[in-house]
Amino acid sequence: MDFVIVGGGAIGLVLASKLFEHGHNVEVLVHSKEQCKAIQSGGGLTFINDVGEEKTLPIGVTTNPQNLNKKAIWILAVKYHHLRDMQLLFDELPEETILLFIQNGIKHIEFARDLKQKNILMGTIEFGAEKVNSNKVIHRGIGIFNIANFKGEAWNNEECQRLTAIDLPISFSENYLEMLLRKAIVNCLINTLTTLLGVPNGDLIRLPSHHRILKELYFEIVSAFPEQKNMLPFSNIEQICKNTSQNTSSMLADYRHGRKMEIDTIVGGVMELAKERGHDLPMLKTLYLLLLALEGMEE
Ligand SMILES: NC(=O)C1=CN([C@@H]2O[C@H](COP(=O)(O)OP(=O)(O)OC[C@H]3O[C@@H](n4cnc5c(N)ncnc54)[C@H](OP(=O)(O)O)[C@@H]3O)[C@@H](O)[C@H]2O)C=CC1
Ligand SMILES: CC(C)(CO)C(=O)C(=O)O
Repeated sequence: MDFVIVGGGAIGLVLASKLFEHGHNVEVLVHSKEQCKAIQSGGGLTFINDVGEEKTLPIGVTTNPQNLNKKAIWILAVKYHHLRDMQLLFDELPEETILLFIQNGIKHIEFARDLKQKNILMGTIEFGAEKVNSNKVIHRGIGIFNIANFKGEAWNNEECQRLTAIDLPISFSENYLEMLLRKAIVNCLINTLTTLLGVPNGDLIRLPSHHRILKELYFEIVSAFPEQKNMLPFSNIEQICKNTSQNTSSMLADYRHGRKMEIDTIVGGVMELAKERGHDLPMLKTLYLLLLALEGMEE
């Protein structure tokens, strides 16, 4: 099966490496000519797997979408706020191209709904990834890759299911909204606290003071979403922190690099859904305001 990965960031480069290692044809569409050159001139992408083994993989990379296979599955591995600038790319792709969005948060739902493509999948990723530089990435910890049909039924297609033939635990979800909300809650807990406390994910369970905040915040959020309690017991949050203990969350990585953080689609999105149910989530709101203040100080 052919895959196009849009975005040569942390997750895009790990997914490209995993797919390439398992014999799929993979090409990565990157933003900058510098990144393209760095990967090509170094003989490929340097991938450090979750047990620390390093390999250089000769993965194809381009800055020109015209060169890419429109019949491949296109995995959108950019941040939510990058999607707006990519409208032309989606307009120029045929209606038949299968898209897979893997963003954290929930606001990309609206964006994807308006696209002309008829087969769209949503995914959530529970492993970590860290980009060392433009041609080197580290896979940090094993975690589930959940996939759900969003528009059309692409997942029922045999070709698509070949995605499962990689050594990542892939699971199919019947309900994309429940799946995205579940992951957005995970990120409201892990990404906000790791960013504000400046710690790797594992410290949220290692340090009793941090663990206490994690737990109190968890119970506040699930009070608004009681149906999530079974799908997402507190032990799942602890397990994700454990599996990705060395990872710098994507929000903390953004903060440290002076990039825009996904505050609105993750925290704003969950707060809006809670508000519709009459819940104010004061603790989460405080973290939201603190994150906006942090981001504002960078500008
Ligand atoms: N990192 C993690 O551990 C996890 C991340 N996620 C989610 O995955 C998504 C991606 O995150 P992550 O990989 O960390 O993000 P990164 O910021 O590392 O990567 C995003 C990439 O998108 C590229 N990009 C931006 N605009 C375009 C464009 N128009 N065309 C091509 N490429 C473009 C950027 O390029 P450039 O830098 O050159 O502008 C950058 O390389 C996010 O929604 C995140 O929430 C989910 C689970 C774990
Ligand atoms: C799974 C987790 C928490 C890994 O850090 C993540 O989704 C992120 O960093 O955005």
